[in-house]
Parts: sequence; structure tokens; C-alpha cells
Amino acid sequence: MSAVLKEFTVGERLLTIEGVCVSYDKPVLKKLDAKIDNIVRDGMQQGQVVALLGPSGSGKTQLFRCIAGLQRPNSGSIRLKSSTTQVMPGEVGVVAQHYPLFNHRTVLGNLLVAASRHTKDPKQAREKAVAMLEEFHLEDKAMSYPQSLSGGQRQRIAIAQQLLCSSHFLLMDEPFSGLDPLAKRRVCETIAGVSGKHDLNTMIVVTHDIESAIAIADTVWVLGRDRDDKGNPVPGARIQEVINLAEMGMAWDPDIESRPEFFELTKRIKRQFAEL
Ligand SMILES: Nc1ncnc2c1ncn2[C@@H]1O[C@H](COP(=O)(O)OP(=O)(O)OP(=O)(O)O)[C@@H](O)[C@H]1O
Repeated sequence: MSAVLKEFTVGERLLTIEGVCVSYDKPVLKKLDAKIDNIVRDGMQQGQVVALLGPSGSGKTQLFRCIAGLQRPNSGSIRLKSSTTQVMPGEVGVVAQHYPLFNHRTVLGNLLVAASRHTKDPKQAREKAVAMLEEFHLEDKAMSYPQSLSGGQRQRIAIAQQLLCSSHFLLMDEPFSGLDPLAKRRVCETIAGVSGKHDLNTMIVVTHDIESAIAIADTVWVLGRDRDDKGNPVPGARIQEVINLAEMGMAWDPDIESRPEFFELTKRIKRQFAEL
């Protein structure tokens, strides 16, 4: 299934990144701007999936931490929805690599901790946690402990946990790293499943994996440095390109990886990486 832009109506602003600078001894991010709008698509319930791609050392982790509210940029702002204040830790769900969970609690226990952050009523928290387990088809694992889960199951619990804490906004850090092709496909299916559950579900996936990024995203942000007149990189990265896969008819297609445009785009981004 592919969609074309004229079928979309643009809704509210979900994320605004404005003039973000992060520096240590040298600038890492420089006047970085980006935004995510809620795009309501006729006839489909579909959230937004943005893949943040960039060569190693370009500043993906720094940007990730800033969007999660875990790090304040030196200047500039990151705001959610219509808020006029900077994002705070906890407002955005963070699905870290390797999916840390409370190992001494059952799966349901893990979700109850998350659900209890938003309600003081234990009955309501339990209902929310159980509903989330059902949504992720993990009812039979409710009483299991995290050590007994597969990597894919841990990931789904970690996503469910973060959705309970932070409602619609999720940041995922390298969800494809170290996985074989079949496991990567399952992760893509999980991300597609979450983004298809609600129009407002918004995911930013930080990854090195260009193929998987194109397979799951509707938008790709390419992070990298500018070049000076002599072709040398200038310190301080920004979003060099926004690739609107939805507009190109390349989003939400389970067979995207067999299409010639997919190979072309992958090749182009790989070439571009060498120059960023
Ligand atoms: N605490 C710090 N002090 C000084 N420099 C730092 C610090 N943290 C990150 N940097 C620098 O910021 C730059 C960007 O790092 P970052 O980890 O965000 O890159 P990345 O794109 O996530 O890389 P990778 O893909 O290899 O994980 C690097 O040059 C790094 O050395």
C-alpha cells in the first residue's frame, strides 16, 4: 500500500526542534532545526515514524538525548506539541538498546510500575497494564520474568512500558543493532504495528541501518556536517536532508525492499554518508 501527499491533511505540530546547538570542545550540533507534524491520512490510522540517520560520530546520540529531555542543548529549544517550554525527561518514552527491564518484577509488574506513574488508582493502573499486554499479544507472559523472554518479547514489553509512561511519543535507540535479517523484519513489524495503532503515535528511530530505516519510516532525517569551500567538514552537524518517503509513495509498503526505488535510495544515502 502506498499513499500520495494530496490525500493528507496536515494537523497539529508534534515536535519542534529550533536552533539547537550542542558543543563540547567543538560544536557537535549547530543551529539544528527539524519538526514533525501530525499528518492525518485519509482512510488510514497511521502515526509518524521518523528515522534519524547519520554517519558515526555525527551527533545522533546527542540529538536523541536532547529530544528525550535528558540533556539541555547549549542553545535552542525542543518542544512537544503546542508547549512553549523545553521537553522534560519522562515526557518522551525512551526505548534504550537491549531493553532494560526490572528483572525482579514480572512482565505485568514492569508494566504496572509504568502505568502507576499516571494514576494513583491501582485498579486503573492494572487495567491499563493488562490492556497493553493484550495489545502486544503478551497476555501469556504476564507472570513471566524478563530473563525468560526472547529479545523480541523484551522489546515489545519495553515499548509497551514506554507507551504507558509517555502516551504517544517514543524514541528508539538502534533497535536493529546486532540482529539477523529475520529479527530485523520482526522489529520493523513491531514498529509498524505501534505506529498503526494511533494517529498520534510518533516514533523517532535512531539507527545506522539504512535499509531498515527506509523500510519502516515515513520520513528520514539525514544528519551530517556542512563542507567548507575546500570541501572540508565544518564542525557542528544539522539535518542535511529530510526525505519524505510518504510523499514519494515509499512508506507503509511491506514489500518496499523489493522495489527498485528502495535500492536507488539506499545507494544514494550510503554515498551521501561518505561526504557528511
Ligand atoms: N561528553 C562528551 N564530551 C565531549 N565530546 C562528546 C561528548 N559526548 C559526545 N561527544 C562528541 O560528540 C560527537 C557526536 O557524538 P554522538 O555519540 O552523538 O555521535 P553518534 O552519531 O551517535 O555516533 P555513533 O553512530 O558512532 O554512535 C562525537 O564527536 C563525540 O566525540
